[in-house]
Amino acid sequence: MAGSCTRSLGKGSSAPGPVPDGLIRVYSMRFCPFAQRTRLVLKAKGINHEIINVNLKNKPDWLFEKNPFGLVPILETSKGQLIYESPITCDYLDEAYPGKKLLPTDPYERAYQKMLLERFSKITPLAHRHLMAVNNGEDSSALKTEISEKLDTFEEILASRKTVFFGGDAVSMIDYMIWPWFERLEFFQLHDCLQRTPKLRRWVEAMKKDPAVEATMVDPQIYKGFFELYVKNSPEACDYGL
Ligand SMILES: N[C@@H](CCC(=O)N[C@@H](CSCC(=O)c1ccc([N+](=O)[O-])cc1)C(=O)NCC(=O)O)C(=O)O
Repeated sequence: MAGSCTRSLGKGSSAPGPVPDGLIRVYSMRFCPFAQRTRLVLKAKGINHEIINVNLKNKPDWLFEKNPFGLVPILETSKGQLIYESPITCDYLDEAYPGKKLLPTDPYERAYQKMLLERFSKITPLAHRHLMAVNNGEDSSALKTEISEKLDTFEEILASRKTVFFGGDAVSMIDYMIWPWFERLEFFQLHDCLQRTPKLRRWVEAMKKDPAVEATMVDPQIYKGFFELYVKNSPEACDYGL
C-alpha cells in the first residue's frame, strides 16, 4: 500500500507510467475526505494498491487527462481504465475485487444505502461552509443549527434500525462513505453537534476501532495545519507535515 505519505506531484511533473499488473492506483490527496472514502475501501478489502498524491493547489496538466473535473480521487487500473467520483470508485472496488462485500446484496438494502448517501451529501457542503465561516470570523451559528438538525435525522435512523452501524451490526459501505466527515468534526468545529446524538457517538466510537478507519485517521491538529495553508492557496498545503 505504498505512497500514503509521499509528496504530491504538481505542475510540471511527468504523468506516472502504466500501472503494473496486480496493482490498482489511486490518485489522492492526503487530507481529502472524498479520496479517503476510496482509501478506506481499498484498506477494508485488502486490495494491493499504490497511492499517488496530487498537489491540488498546483495541479499537474495530466490530472485533467485522468479526470475531466480535475478532482481526486481517481482510480487507474493496469488496463489503463480510469474511474472517478468517490462513490463510483468505491462501488467499482467492491464489485471488481473478491473478498468481503461492503455493499449489501439485497436490492432494497443497496438502494437504502444509496439514499442515505444522497441525504448525507446535503451535509458535506454545509460542513465545508461552516469551516470557512469560522475561518473568516463570520457568524456560523445558523449553519451549525442546520447541520445539527440534519445529523439528528441520522441519529433517528440508527435508533429506528436498532443497529450499531448504518447497514447493520457490521461496518458496510455507507459507514465508510460518511466517516471522513465525522473524523473531521472537531476540525470543522462541529463536534458539539453530537451532544444530543448518543447513537451517533456510539457509532463514532465503533468506527474508530475499525482497522481501515484506524489506518487512515489523521490528527485534528494536522488537518488544521493543512487547512491554514489550503485557504491561502499555498502549494505546500497538500504536503503539510512531510
Ligand atoms: N464529487 C467528487 C468530489 C471530489 C473533490 O471535491 N475532491 C477534492 C479533494 S480536496 C477537498 C478537500 O480536501 C477539502 C477539505 C476540506 C474542505 N472544507 O472543509 O472546506 C474542502 C475541501 C478536489 O480534488 N479538489 C480540487 C479542486 O477543487 O480543484 C467526488 O466525490 O469524488
